[in-house]
Amino acid sequence: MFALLARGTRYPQRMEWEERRFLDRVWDRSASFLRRWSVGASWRQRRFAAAVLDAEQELKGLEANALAEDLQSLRYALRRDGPLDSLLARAFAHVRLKSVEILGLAHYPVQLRGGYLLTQGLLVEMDTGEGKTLTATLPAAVMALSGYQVQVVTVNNYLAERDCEQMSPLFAGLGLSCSVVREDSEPPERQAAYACDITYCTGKTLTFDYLKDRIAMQARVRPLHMFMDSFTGRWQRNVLLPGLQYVVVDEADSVLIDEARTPLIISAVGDSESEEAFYRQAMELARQLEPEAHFLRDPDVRSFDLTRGGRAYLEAAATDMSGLWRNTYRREEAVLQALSALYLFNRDQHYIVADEKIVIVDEHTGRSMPDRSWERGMHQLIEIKEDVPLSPPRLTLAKISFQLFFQRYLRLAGMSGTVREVGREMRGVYKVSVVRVPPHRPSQRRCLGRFVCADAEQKWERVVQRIQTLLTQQRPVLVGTQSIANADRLSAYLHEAGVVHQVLHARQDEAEAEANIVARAGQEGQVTIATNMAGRGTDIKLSAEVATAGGLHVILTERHENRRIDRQLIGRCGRQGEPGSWEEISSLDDELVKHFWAPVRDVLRTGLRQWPERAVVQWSARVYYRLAQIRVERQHRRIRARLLRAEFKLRRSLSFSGRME
Ligand SMILES: Nc1ncnc2c1ncn2[C@@H]1O[C@H](COP(=O)(O)OP(=O)(O)OP(=O)(O)O)[C@@H](O)[C@H]1O
Repeated sequence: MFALLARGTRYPQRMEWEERRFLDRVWDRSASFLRRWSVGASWRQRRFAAAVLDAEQELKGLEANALAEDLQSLRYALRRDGPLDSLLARAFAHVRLKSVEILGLAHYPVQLRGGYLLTQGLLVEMDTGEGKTLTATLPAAVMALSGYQVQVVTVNNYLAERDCEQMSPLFAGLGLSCSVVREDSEPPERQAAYACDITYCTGKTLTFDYLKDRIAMQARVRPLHMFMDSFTGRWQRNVLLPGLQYVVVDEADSVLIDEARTPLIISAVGDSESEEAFYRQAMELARQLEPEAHFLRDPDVRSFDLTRGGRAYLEAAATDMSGLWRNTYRREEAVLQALSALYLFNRDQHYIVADEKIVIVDEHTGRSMPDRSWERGMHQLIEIKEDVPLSPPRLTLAKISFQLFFQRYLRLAGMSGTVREVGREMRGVYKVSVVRVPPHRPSQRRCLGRFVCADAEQKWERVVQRIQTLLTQQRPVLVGTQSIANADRLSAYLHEAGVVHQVLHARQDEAEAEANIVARAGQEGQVTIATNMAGRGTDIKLSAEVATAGGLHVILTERHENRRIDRQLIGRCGRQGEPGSWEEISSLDDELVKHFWAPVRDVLRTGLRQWPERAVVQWSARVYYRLAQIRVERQHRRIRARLLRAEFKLRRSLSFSGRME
């Protein structure tokens, strides 16, 4: 029945054009709260895991033919009745048995519990390293057996390819097809990959493909249109996805929260000549403006404001100009954007320059995104700043945010090691609750201290010293930096000190090189410097000697814009109950605190210079640092809420004109 409903339309999805009203929101919250307490109750999870183990014992007694027949009849039942609890335990037992046979891995009881919660459309918090990749195979396989087409979303292409490669033999053993959609896959390849029972891909790839589908379908989204289009072949030619049926989002907090601040846009090439001259003029004017006299930086929202003097300067400069420069609003907006391009977007942090092109570096994953560009002229302004050839300006064709996109799934589930903190927002926006699953083994991860230095120089000196000390103990060290520039800087210091090391960042993010670096990172005495690329999902395997020497040691050299990203980096060590340790060495020159309460920072800096080791000074600096982080977390939350409201508003007006996105 359920599967029939899901397939009732050719492109199943949940469409909502209106922002939920107050009472609806109260209802949603209460419903998800109730689900959390009923479906997510710990006794229910334990009972389910026990039922799976019992069913597995039964299945073990069957011959291969009987086992295959049992799986087939279960598949029919699941397709007919949907993923009911009474069928799920037996289905999980089949997946577990196949996993032992093919991968040599038996799902732990906690993974069975996590898998069960995922089939129920909940967000599961399982600690870093608990084996979420294997856990996801349970709901993916069972929902696919029930007739859903499943997408498993990962944070980057490397993980999508790795997970698909590792897990597809298991799915094949269950008679399910599985494929991966790469960022550079051609449309026919994409269509074929999405047509599989289970598809691995990144959130961005998936959302862009959905937008392409929306453009292709235009307003022909009613079941009758779809039926007619599939008759004429138009459907098969144009549409990539099988609809939005069931998705498991790995690293759910990163995809559903952190990345939700920027809308995804599909654009076409616009008219370039006149725009180019306009941007060049804006950049020239912005370079002439003086800080304080002409413009002020607003640290709260990472933007600039023109002073009265700045406005007058621009007005005077525009007297000899024509066209858009006569328009005060357009003139000031363009110059403010040029100021942002000059001072807010940093080379080797927000972007790199490769082959005379600006390549954006994803701030969450640390990876380069060659086919992406900033909107509203920002990309062209940064090209002018870096003196590289200008790309043509783009016109927006369709736009959607992750917040709106993932809400459209019939069933949304997700998992992460760090999702508790954003549970409320998840409930409010996506109407899904967070349930925590305990670790398989108790954690042995130790914190060796948090130290704040007065300035960047002191910080790097201390980091190098710490690395040298740890190397004498034969332990591998992973050092996390926020930007490529900082990774290169530390690399230069280590060269000077004669420390052999490897570096992982967006300049060499080919999957091959990355896999090799990750494979070496857990070896005895290996030092690895990495940006966020090693932050999430990376599984560093330790050699036997390293495990006895105390495991991997992680050094955080700067806090990120939210605590969850820091916790993810820390989670590279001490996985699955292994030994491991971490420490934090930050400084008052770090990006996060650079523009936060300058007078307090100056006092703290003086204190740290005079009494660097004194507990009270360190404690105050840590509190100050954490407050800066909390402020950025709050700003980002507001930006996401604003974006969602704006999207609902836009969609309401578009729906009058018949356009959907
Ligand atoms: N049931 C199991 N039996 C044995 N090993 C397992 C099992 N489940 C997972 N592992 C191993 O645990 C390691 C960590 O797995 P994985 O990378 O999926 O963790 P994770 O929870 O996704 O971590 P992160 O939160 O960092 O992404 C892998 O090496 C994996 O092979």
